[in-house]
Amino acid sequence: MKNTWHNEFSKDNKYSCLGHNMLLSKFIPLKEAREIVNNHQKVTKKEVINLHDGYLRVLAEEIKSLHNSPPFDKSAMDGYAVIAEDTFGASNSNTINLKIIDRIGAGEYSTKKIAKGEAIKVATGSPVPDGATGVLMEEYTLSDGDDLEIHSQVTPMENIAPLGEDIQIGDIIVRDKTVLRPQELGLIASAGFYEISVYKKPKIKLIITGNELVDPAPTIDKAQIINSNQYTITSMIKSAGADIEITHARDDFEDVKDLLLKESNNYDLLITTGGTAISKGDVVVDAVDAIGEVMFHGVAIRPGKPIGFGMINETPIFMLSGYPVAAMAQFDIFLRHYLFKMQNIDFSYKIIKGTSGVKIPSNLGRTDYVRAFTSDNTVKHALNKGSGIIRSMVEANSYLIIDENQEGIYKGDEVDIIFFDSLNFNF
Ligand SMILES: Nc1nc2c(c(=O)[nH]1)N[C@H]1C(S)=C(S)[C@@H](COP(=O)(O)OP(=O)(O)OC[C@H]3O[C@@H](n4cnc5c(N)ncnc54)[C@H](O)[C@@H]3O)O[C@H]1N2
Ligand code: MOO
Repeated sequence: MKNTWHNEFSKDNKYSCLGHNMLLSKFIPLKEAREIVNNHQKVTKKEVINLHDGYLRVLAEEIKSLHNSPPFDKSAMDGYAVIAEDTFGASNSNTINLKIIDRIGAGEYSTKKIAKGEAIKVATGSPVPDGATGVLMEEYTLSDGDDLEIHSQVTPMENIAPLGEDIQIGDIIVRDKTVLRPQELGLIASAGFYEISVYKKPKIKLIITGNELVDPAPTIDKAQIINSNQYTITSMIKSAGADIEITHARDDFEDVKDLLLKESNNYDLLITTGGTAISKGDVVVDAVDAIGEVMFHGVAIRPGKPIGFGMINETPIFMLSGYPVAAMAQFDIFLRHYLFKMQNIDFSYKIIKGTSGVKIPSNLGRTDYVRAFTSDNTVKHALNKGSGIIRSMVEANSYLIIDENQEGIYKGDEVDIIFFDSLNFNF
């Protein structure tokens, strides 16, 4: 077994081995764990997709417009294209008469050129006919056959969207690494593209371990636990823009080892839940150690301290706890960033300064992500319950972060808060 601990303690003492797993007695600091993870960051390759599939994908090229938009001087209103000077002084009490020489709808253009005293009926979106310098809204006109009576004047260029007003040929309209929202998709389409190059979605295999786990059902047997991680972690992975497939494995060293080895060749990233502690069923870390390298196992955080990270055949693996809250917190602390960075998205948490309305104990040397209910920037309740209490993640709306150099929080202290809502895939 390779020694992969990175703290001073481990260098001096080595880690103890219980015959099946590393002893979870010392942990590396969060900062150090983050560095190790960052140093093993993977980025996905590029692929070309149809623009229809572009929503929330990450652009892997710079887009330069192939078109002017609008592509011609365009009428912005339904009405009459006129020579603006012909309309000067027109009002309800001083109407002016013009001659209608043509009528066009959207998608049509007139071959005629307007001369003094003439008008062409146009629709919103029609090309403005040659010779016209303004469009008079239909509401200010009366027509009888080809005779047009106008009741208002137009200024030059009034109600005309000039060629290239929005985009000009060659303009850089969207940059590399932009997450595509509806408005970028519309802009790219207007620029003439129906295919785009994007970073591939990371392909993730989630392996859920635990002999006790069963799918949700109205009745379950004694000693069975409902597998909720298959919903929480899966949806978190999807919310970070990755594709996910799940396998349920039994707590068997050989089975888990073989499965991990096989899947390390098929996926960009492996994630496991369960089996990170030290009982004999906790086989995941040992399995990774047998076929790859465990870069760390145990980080000074709470919840989530037994998290492991390693590499199997150049494929990164995050070993999350079985406890539902611990696994979610581990995802929030490490995995969301990792998955975003795989797609070249630079994501950082929005940390808000607030006040604690409650006293919360914590240990020096450990970073705590305390589930908290915060309103008006004040933490009203701290839900620092067990890591199996999934309900606490529903009752809380935020994490209060207690730094490793801080021993406890007192009522009235300034604190760092991350709202759960700010973690979602909404750019
Ligand atoms: N002697 C020690 N025991 C434990 C330590 C320790 O340092 N020394 N660490 C504790 C901490 S902290 C955590 S977190 C857990 C991590 O345990 P595992 O990752 O090995 O998880 P399991 O033992 O497999 O499961 C824990 C708990 O969660 C339930 N579980 C597991 N998977 C799921 C799932 N997919 N959906 C819902 N619930 C799940 C499982 O049934 C257990 O109740 O270890 C502590 N122990
Ligand atoms: O720290 Mo464990 O990670 O949930 O209780």
